[in-house]
Amino acid sequence: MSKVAIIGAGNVGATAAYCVAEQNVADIVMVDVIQGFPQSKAIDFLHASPLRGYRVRIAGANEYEAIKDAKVVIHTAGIPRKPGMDRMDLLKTNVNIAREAARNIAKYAPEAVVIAVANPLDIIAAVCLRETGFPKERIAGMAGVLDSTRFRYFIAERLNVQPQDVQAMVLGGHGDTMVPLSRYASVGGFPIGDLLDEKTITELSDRTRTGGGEIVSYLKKGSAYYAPGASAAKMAEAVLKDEKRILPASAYLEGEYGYHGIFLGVPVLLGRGGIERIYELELTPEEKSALDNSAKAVEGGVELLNSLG
Ligand SMILES: NC(=O)C1=CN([C@@H]2O[C@H](COP(=O)(O)OP(=O)(O)OC[C@H]3O[C@@H](n4cnc5c(N)ncnc54)[C@H](O)[C@@H]3O)[C@@H](O)[C@H]2O)C=CC1
Ligand SMILES: O=C([O-])CC(=O)C(=O)O
Repeated sequence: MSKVAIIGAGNVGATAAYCVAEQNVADIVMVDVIQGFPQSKAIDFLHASPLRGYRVRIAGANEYEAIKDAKVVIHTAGIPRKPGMDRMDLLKTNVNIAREAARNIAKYAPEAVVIAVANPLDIIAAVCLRETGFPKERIAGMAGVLDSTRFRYFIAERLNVQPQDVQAMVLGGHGDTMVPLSRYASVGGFPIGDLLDEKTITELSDRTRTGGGEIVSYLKKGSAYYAPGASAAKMAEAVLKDEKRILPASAYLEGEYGYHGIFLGVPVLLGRGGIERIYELELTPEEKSALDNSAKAVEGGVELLNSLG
Protein backbone atom coordinates (compact mmCIF):
# COMPACT_ATOMS: atom_id res chain seq x y z
CA MET A 1 0.00 0.00 0.00
CA SER A 2 1.16 3.58 -0.67
CA LYS A 3 2.18 5.80 2.20
CA VAL A 4 1.10 9.31 3.06
CA ALA A 5 3.27 11.28 5.46
CA ILE A 6 1.81 14.19 7.38
CA ILE A 7 4.23 16.67 8.90
CA GLY A 8 2.61 18.26 11.94
CA ALA A 9 0.03 16.23 13.86
CA GLY A 10 -1.81 19.29 15.17
CA ASN A 11 -5.34 20.28 14.30
CA VAL A 12 -4.99 20.36 10.50
CA GLY A 13 -2.54 17.46 10.30
CA ALA A 14 -4.62 15.15 12.48
CA THR A 15 -7.83 16.02 10.64
CA ALA A 16 -6.13 15.36 7.31
CA ALA A 17 -4.88 12.02 8.65
CA TYR A 18 -8.38 11.01 9.73
CA CYS A 19 -9.80 11.91 6.31
CA VAL A 20 -6.99 10.07 4.48
CA ALA A 21 -7.61 7.00 6.68
CA GLU A 22 -11.26 6.98 5.63
CA GLN A 23 -10.19 6.87 1.97
CA ASN A 24 -8.64 3.46 2.73
CA VAL A 25 -5.97 3.83 0.04
CA ALA A 26 -2.74 4.53 1.90
CA ASP A 27 -0.90 3.89 5.13
CA ILE A 28 -0.33 7.02 7.17
CA VAL A 29 2.51 8.35 9.27
CA MET A 30 2.29 11.58 11.23
CA VAL A 31 5.48 13.35 12.32
CA ASP A 32 5.52 16.03 15.01
CA VAL A 33 8.16 17.56 17.27
CA ILE A 34 6.10 17.01 20.43
CA GLN A 35 7.13 13.73 22.05
CA GLY A 36 4.26 11.24 22.21
CA PHE A 37 1.78 13.55 20.49
CA PRO A 38 1.64 12.00 17.00
CA GLN A 39 1.79 8.52 18.55
CA SER A 40 -1.28 9.32 20.66
CA LYS A 41 -3.20 10.49 17.59
CA ALA A 42 -2.25 7.35 15.65
CA ILE A 43 -3.45 4.99 18.37
CA ASP A 44 -6.66 6.97 18.83
CA PHE A 45 -7.40 6.77 15.07
CA LEU A 46 -6.70 3.03 15.07
CA HIS A 47 -9.18 2.55 17.91
CA ALA A 48 -11.84 4.09 15.68
CA SER A 49 -11.14 1.74 12.76
CA PRO A 50 -13.76 -0.91 13.67
CA LEU A 51 -16.34 1.90 13.68
CA ARG A 52 -15.13 3.79 10.63
CA GLY A 53 -14.16 0.79 8.51
CA TYR A 54 -10.63 1.65 7.44
CA ARG A 55 -7.86 -0.95 7.26
CA VAL A 56 -4.68 1.05 6.85
CA ARG A 57 -1.61 1.28 9.02
CA ILE A 58 -1.39 4.50 11.02
CA ALA A 59 1.70 5.52 12.96
CA GLY A 60 3.10 8.54 14.76
CA ALA A 61 6.76 9.48 15.05
CA ASN A 62 9.08 12.24 16.22
CA GLU A 63 11.78 11.50 13.66
CA TYR A 64 11.63 12.46 10.00
CA GLU A 65 13.04 9.08 9.03
CA ALA A 66 9.52 7.72 9.50
CA ILE A 67 8.35 9.44 6.29
CA LYS A 68 10.65 7.19 4.25
CA ASP A 69 9.35 6.50 0.73
CA ALA A 70 6.05 8.32 1.20
CA LYS A 71 4.21 8.95 -2.10
CA VAL A 72 2.53 12.06 -0.74
CA VAL A 73 3.71 14.40 2.01
CA ILE A 74 1.26 16.87 3.51
CA HIS A 75 3.16 19.68 5.24
CA THR A 76 1.02 21.23 7.99
CA ALA A 77 3.69 21.96 10.62
CA GLY A 78 3.61 25.57 11.72
CA ILE A 79 1.88 27.98 14.01
CA PRO A 80 -1.68 29.11 13.26
CA ARG A 81 -2.76 32.74 13.52
CA LYS A 82 -4.74 34.34 16.33
CA PRO A 83 -7.27 37.20 16.15
CA GLY A 84 -5.74 40.41 14.79
CA MET A 85 -3.08 38.55 12.82
CA ASP A 86 -2.65 38.24 9.08
CA ARG A 87 -1.42 34.96 7.59
CA MET A 88 1.78 36.79 6.50
CA ASP A 89 2.55 37.43 10.21
CA LEU A 90 3.34 33.70 10.47
CA LEU A 91 5.99 33.86 7.77
CA LYS A 92 9.22 33.96 9.76
CA THR A 93 8.38 31.15 12.20
CA ASN A 94 6.76 28.87 9.65
CA VAL A 95 9.47 29.35 7.01
CA ASN A 96 12.07 27.99 9.44
CA ILE A 97 9.89 24.96 10.20
CA ALA A 98 9.20 24.41 6.49
CA ARG A 99 12.89 24.60 5.58
CA GLU A 100 13.73 21.82 8.01
CA ALA A 101 10.76 19.72 6.89
CA ALA A 102 11.51 20.19 3.19
CA ARG A 103 15.14 19.13 3.57
CA ASN A 104 13.96 15.96 5.26
CA ILE A 105 11.33 15.34 2.61
CA ALA A 106 14.06 15.53 -0.03
CA LYS A 107 16.20 13.14 2.00
CA TYR A 108 13.64 10.51 2.94
CA ALA A 109 10.84 10.81 0.37
CA PRO A 110 12.58 11.99 -2.81
CA GLU A 111 9.78 10.83 -5.11
CA ALA A 112 6.92 12.38 -3.12
CA VAL A 113 4.33 14.88 -4.24
CA VAL A 114 4.28 17.58 -1.55
CA ILE A 115 1.04 19.23 -0.54
CA ALA A 116 1.94 22.42 1.31
CA VAL A 117 -0.62 23.60 3.87
CA ALA A 118 1.11 25.73 6.53
CA ASN A 119 0.65 29.51 6.20
CA PRO A 120 1.38 31.86 4.57
CA LEU A 121 0.53 29.15 2.07
CA ASP A 122 1.90 30.51 -1.19
CA ILE A 123 5.20 31.36 0.52
CA ILE A 124 5.51 28.02 2.31
CA ALA A 125 4.95 26.29 -1.04
CA ALA A 126 7.87 28.34 -2.43
CA VAL A 127 10.05 27.21 0.49
CA CYS A 128 9.10 23.59 -0.23
CA LEU A 129 10.10 24.03 -3.87
CA ARG A 130 13.43 25.74 -3.09
CA GLU A 131 14.50 23.43 -0.27
CA THR A 132 13.48 20.09 -1.78
CA GLY A 133 14.78 20.90 -5.25
CA PHE A 134 11.83 18.89 -6.59
CA PRO A 135 10.39 19.66 -10.01
CA LYS A 136 7.65 22.28 -9.71
CA GLU A 137 4.96 19.74 -10.63
CA ARG A 138 5.55 17.93 -7.37
CA ILE A 139 4.79 20.88 -5.10
CA ALA A 140 1.11 21.85 -4.78
CA GLY A 141 -0.29 24.31 -2.28
CA MET A 142 -3.62 23.63 -0.60
CA ALA A 143 -5.75 26.76 -0.51
CA GLY A 144 -8.03 26.86 -3.54
CA VAL A 145 -9.80 23.63 -2.61
CA LEU A 146 -10.60 25.09 0.81
CA ASP A 147 -11.53 28.56 -0.40
CA SER A 148 -13.70 27.06 -3.15
CA THR A 149 -15.39 24.65 -0.79
CA ARG A 150 -16.30 27.59 1.44
CA PHE A 151 -17.69 29.49 -1.55
CA ARG A 152 -19.63 26.37 -2.63
CA TYR A 153 -21.07 25.95 0.84
CA PHE A 154 -22.17 29.59 1.11
CA ILE A 155 -23.92 29.38 -2.27
CA ALA A 156 -25.59 26.08 -1.35
CA GLU A 157 -26.74 27.44 2.00
CA ARG A 158 -28.29 30.50 0.36
CA LEU A 159 -30.09 28.45 -2.29
CA ASN A 160 -30.94 25.57 0.07
CA VAL A 161 -29.41 22.99 -2.29
CA GLN A 162 -26.97 20.11 -1.94
CA PRO A 163 -23.46 21.60 -1.52
CA GLN A 164 -21.99 18.89 -3.78
CA ASP A 165 -24.12 20.20 -6.66
CA VAL A 166 -22.41 23.60 -6.46
CA GLN A 167 -19.25 24.12 -8.51
CA ALA A 168 -17.05 27.14 -7.90
CA MET A 169 -13.45 28.16 -8.24
CA VAL A 170 -11.44 30.58 -6.11
CA LEU A 171 -8.11 31.68 -7.57
CA GLY A 172 -5.21 33.83 -6.36
CA GLY A 173 -3.16 33.89 -3.19
CA HIS A 174 -4.47 32.45 0.06
CA GLY A 175 -5.23 35.75 1.74
CA ASP A 176 -8.00 38.32 1.81
CA THR A 177 -7.12 39.28 -1.79
CA MET A 178 -8.17 35.84 -3.13
CA VAL A 179 -10.44 35.92 -6.16
CA PRO A 180 -13.76 34.02 -6.03
CA LEU A 181 -14.64 33.60 -9.71
CA SER A 182 -18.41 33.91 -9.54
CA ARG A 183 -18.68 33.95 -13.34
CA TYR A 184 -17.53 30.33 -13.36
CA ALA A 185 -19.74 29.24 -10.43
CA SER A 186 -22.72 27.02 -11.16
CA VAL A 187 -25.41 24.99 -9.46
CA GLY A 188 -26.48 21.78 -11.17
CA GLY A 189 -25.11 23.28 -14.38
CA PHE A 190 -26.89 26.67 -14.06
CA PRO A 191 -24.67 29.75 -13.77
CA ILE A 192 -25.24 31.24 -10.31
CA GLY A 193 -26.00 34.57 -12.00
CA ASP A 194 -29.29 32.96 -13.12
CA LEU A 195 -30.20 32.09 -9.54
CA LEU A 196 -28.76 34.85 -7.34
CA ASP A 197 -28.66 38.63 -7.73
CA GLU A 198 -25.42 40.59 -7.99
CA LYS A 199 -25.62 41.93 -4.43
CA THR A 200 -25.98 38.43 -2.97
CA ILE A 201 -23.11 37.08 -5.08
CA THR A 202 -20.87 39.91 -3.85
CA GLU A 203 -21.87 39.21 -0.26
CA LEU A 204 -21.05 35.48 -0.61
CA SER A 205 -17.74 36.25 -2.36
CA ASP A 206 -16.77 38.63 0.44
CA ARG A 207 -17.62 36.05 3.09
CA THR A 208 -15.47 33.52 1.22
CA ARG A 209 -12.49 35.89 1.20
CA THR A 210 -12.68 36.33 4.94
CA GLY A 211 -13.89 32.78 5.73
CA GLY A 212 -10.68 31.80 7.53
CA GLY A 213 -10.63 35.03 9.53
CA GLU A 214 -14.26 34.55 10.59
CA ILE A 215 -13.30 31.25 12.23
CA VAL A 216 -10.17 32.74 13.84
CA SER A 217 -12.28 35.47 15.42
CA TYR A 218 -14.62 32.89 16.99
CA LEU A 219 -11.99 30.30 17.92
CA LYS A 220 -9.49 32.87 19.26
CA LYS A 221 -6.66 30.37 19.98
CA GLY A 222 -6.10 29.11 16.44
CA SER A 223 -7.66 28.71 13.04
CA ALA A 224 -9.92 26.41 11.05
CA TYR A 225 -9.02 22.76 10.67
CA TYR A 226 -11.90 20.47 9.72
CA ALA A 227 -12.43 21.88 6.22
CA PRO A 228 -8.67 22.48 5.75
CA GLY A 229 -7.85 18.90 6.77
CA ALA A 230 -10.54 17.52 4.47
CA SER A 231 -9.25 19.72 1.62
CA ALA A 232 -5.66 18.49 1.97
CA ALA A 233 -6.91 14.89 2.08
CA LYS A 234 -8.93 15.45 -1.10
CA MET A 235 -5.77 16.58 -2.89
CA ALA A 236 -3.82 13.59 -1.54
CA GLU A 237 -6.54 11.27 -2.82
CA ALA A 238 -6.34 12.80 -6.31
CA VAL A 239 -2.62 12.03 -6.37
CA LEU A 240 -2.77 8.57 -4.80
CA LYS A 241 -5.58 7.40 -7.08
CA ASP A 242 -4.28 9.30 -10.11
CA GLU A 243 -7.74 10.82 -10.38
CA LYS A 244 -6.92 13.64 -12.81
CA ARG A 245 -9.13 16.03 -10.84
CA ILE A 246 -9.45 19.62 -11.97
CA LEU A 247 -9.05 21.62 -8.79
CA PRO A 248 -7.69 25.01 -7.82
CA ALA A 249 -4.25 24.74 -6.21
CA SER A 250 -1.30 26.96 -5.58
CA ALA A 251 1.12 26.19 -8.42
CA TYR A 252 4.51 27.60 -9.37
CA LEU A 253 3.93 29.92 -12.31
CA GLU A 254 6.45 30.58 -15.03
CA GLY A 255 4.54 32.90 -17.29
CA GLU A 256 1.02 31.49 -16.89
CA TYR A 257 -1.48 34.33 -16.39
CA GLY A 258 1.49 36.67 -16.89
CA TYR A 259 3.20 35.87 -13.55
CA HIS A 260 6.74 34.61 -13.06
CA GLY A 261 8.37 32.85 -10.14
CA ILE A 262 5.53 32.82 -7.63
CA PHE A 263 3.04 30.27 -6.34
CA LEU A 264 -0.53 31.36 -6.98
CA GLY A 265 -3.90 29.61 -6.89
CA VAL A 266 -4.92 28.53 -10.41
CA PRO A 267 -6.95 25.65 -11.84
CA VAL A 268 -4.78 22.55 -12.23
CA LEU A 269 -5.03 18.91 -13.21
CA LEU A 270 -4.04 16.84 -10.20
CA GLY A 271 -2.88 13.26 -10.66
CA ARG A 272 -0.09 10.87 -9.78
CA GLY A 273 2.55 13.27 -11.11
CA GLY A 274 1.24 16.11 -8.96
CA ILE A 275 0.29 19.22 -10.93
CA GLU A 276 0.11 17.64 -14.38
CA ARG A 277 -1.32 20.70 -16.10
CA ILE A 278 -2.17 24.33 -15.39
CA TYR A 279 -5.30 25.71 -17.06
CA GLU A 280 -5.32 29.30 -18.21
CA LEU A 281 -8.85 30.66 -18.05
CA GLU A 282 -10.00 33.67 -20.04
CA LEU A 283 -10.46 36.43 -17.47
CA THR A 284 -12.37 39.68 -17.77
CA PRO A 285 -10.33 42.87 -17.15
CA GLU A 286 -11.90 43.11 -13.67
CA GLU A 287 -11.01 39.52 -12.81
CA LYS A 288 -7.46 39.94 -14.12
CA SER A 289 -6.98 43.12 -12.13
CA ALA A 290 -8.21 41.32 -8.95
CA LEU A 291 -5.77 38.49 -9.68
CA ASP A 292 -2.95 41.04 -10.24
CA ASN A 293 -3.72 42.52 -6.83
CA SER A 294 -3.57 39.07 -5.24
CA ALA A 295 -0.31 38.22 -7.03
CA LYS A 296 1.15 41.48 -5.72
CA ALA A 297 0.40 40.40 -2.14
CA VAL A 298 2.18 37.09 -2.76
CA GLU A 299 5.14 38.89 -4.35
CA GLY A 300 5.40 41.00 -1.18
CA GLY A 301 5.65 37.76 0.82
CA VAL A 302 8.35 36.40 -1.50
CA GLU A 303 10.35 39.62 -0.97
CA LEU A 304 10.07 39.09 2.78
CA LEU A 305 11.17 35.48 2.32
CA ASN A 306 14.19 36.56 0.27
CA SER A 307 15.12 39.12 2.91
CA LEU A 308 15.40 36.33 5.50
CA GLY A 309 18.35 34.97 3.58
N1 LIG B 1 -3.53 26.43 3.60
C1 LIG B 1 -4.64 26.56 4.28
O1 LIG B 1 -5.71 26.73 3.70
C2 LIG B 1 -4.63 26.45 5.77
C3 LIG B 1 -3.45 26.55 6.46
N2 LIG B 1 -3.44 26.44 7.83
C4 LIG B 1 -2.14 26.53 8.48
O2 LIG B 1 -1.71 25.22 8.87
C5 LIG B 1 -0.78 25.34 9.95
C6 LIG B 1 -1.14 24.35 11.05
O3 LIG B 1 -2.34 24.74 11.67
P1 LIG B 1 -2.93 23.89 12.90
O4 LIG B 1 -2.83 22.46 12.60
O5 LIG B 1 -4.23 24.48 13.26
O6 LIG B 1 -1.85 24.24 14.06
P2 LIG B 1 -1.49 23.36 15.33
O7 LIG B 1 -0.73 24.25 16.25
O8 LIG B 1 -2.69 22.66 15.82
O9 LIG B 1 -0.49 22.24 14.74
C7 LIG B 1 0.78 22.51 14.24
C8 LIG B 1 1.67 21.36 14.64
O10 LIG B 1 2.96 21.52 14.02
C9 LIG B 1 3.89 20.96 14.91
N3 LIG B 1 5.26 21.36 14.58
C10 LIG B 1 5.88 22.52 14.83
N4 LIG B 1 7.13 22.49 14.37
C11 LIG B 1 7.33 21.28 13.80
C12 LIG B 1 8.41 20.65 13.14
N5 LIG B 1 9.59 21.28 12.98
N6 LIG B 1 8.24 19.39 12.68
C13 LIG B 1 7.08 18.75 12.85
N7 LIG B 1 6.00 19.30 13.47
C14 LIG B 1 6.13 20.54 13.94
C15 LIG B 1 3.42 21.44 16.28
O11 LIG B 1 3.99 20.67 17.34
C16 LIG B 1 1.91 21.27 16.15
O12 LIG B 1 1.49 20.00 16.64
C17 LIG B 1 -0.79 26.79 10.36
O13 LIG B 1 0.32 27.46 9.79
C18 LIG B 1 -2.09 27.32 9.74
O14 LIG B 1 -2.05 28.70 9.51
C19 LIG B 1 -4.57 26.22 8.55
C20 LIG B 1 -5.78 26.12 7.90
C21 LIG B 1 -5.91 26.26 6.47
O1 LIG C 1 -7.39 31.59 8.53
C1 LIG C 1 -6.32 31.00 8.76
O2 LIG C 1 -5.31 31.54 9.25
C2 LIG C 1 -6.24 29.55 8.41
C3 LIG C 1 -6.54 29.45 6.97
O3 LIG C 1 -5.70 29.67 6.13
C4 LIG C 1 -7.95 29.28 6.59
O4 LIG C 1 -8.75 28.79 7.40
O5 LIG C 1 -8.27 29.68 5.47
